Amino acid sequence: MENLIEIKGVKHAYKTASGPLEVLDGLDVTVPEGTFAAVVGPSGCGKSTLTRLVAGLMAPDEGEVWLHGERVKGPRNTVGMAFQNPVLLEWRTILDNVILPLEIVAPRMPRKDREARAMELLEMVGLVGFENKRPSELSGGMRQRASLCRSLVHKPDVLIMDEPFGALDAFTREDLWQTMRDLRAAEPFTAVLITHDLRESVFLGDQVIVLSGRPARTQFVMDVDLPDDRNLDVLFTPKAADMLHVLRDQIKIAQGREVEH
Ligand SMILES: Nc1ncnc2c1ncn2[C@@H]1O[C@H](COP(=O)(O)OP(=O)(O)OP(=O)(O)O)[C@@H](O)[C@H]1O
Repeated sequence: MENLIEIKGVKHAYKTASGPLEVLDGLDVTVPEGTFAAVVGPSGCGKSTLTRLVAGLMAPDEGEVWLHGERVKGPRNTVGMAFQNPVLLEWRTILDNVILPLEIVAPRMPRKDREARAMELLEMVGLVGFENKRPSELSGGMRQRASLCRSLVHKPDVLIMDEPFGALDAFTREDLWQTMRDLRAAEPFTAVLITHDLRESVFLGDQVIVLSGRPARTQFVMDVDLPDDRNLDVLFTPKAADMLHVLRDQIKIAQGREVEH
């Protein structure tokens, strides 16, 4: 399997009024094509910075970021992004919000084909019947579903998500995990998910990458050896409990806290 994302020896510091703030110091991440990488780590360690590097929104001071065998040198439209706050445009309907990336990436695509593509995704996430509503008429969970459709409508090589489910209540979040699983099954894509939720990382990830405290390096990588078509019950199995335990200990280590057993 080809590596779709390769981050090698990345170091980065932000310039601040009080001097450089070292954020990344030895980041190594490999994401094979078609797989899902969940990234966890202490608050403020540099997880969002990692997403900006992959999206080409900034360049690292040192090290390399590769996407599909090409060195990342700037933003590219083969990357889809989703954030905690969906930022849908209120003056557009849900359908027109989802279509938006196609207007930029495929300006010559006929309107009916754009609509058909958007409706295909809206159907997968259970939003048929809401396509003519405005974003404010939808619940937070529905808006995030629409946002995921918008991120995937132009079939990006990679979907980068920065805590997309963070603002949702626990039940809605679990529904969205299953939606994400079903979207991947229907239309495989490569994904990087930043999350604070270890259960989410195990449910969705093929690998979970634990970053150390700032400046962050890759501290630990776990291969999630659970079935691809996993359902929520899998989180209650001894195997998943063991994985969550290991990850919890790794987070404590990253935070510089003691691991008690
Ligand atoms: N443009 C910037 N200029 C200066 N400092 C920045 C900039 N962006 C982020 N930082 C700082 O860099 C550090 C890492 O930020 P980043 O957002 O990557 O962390 P994070 O792990 O995503 O945080 P959280 O878990 O709280 O969402 C933080 O201390 C943040 O304040």
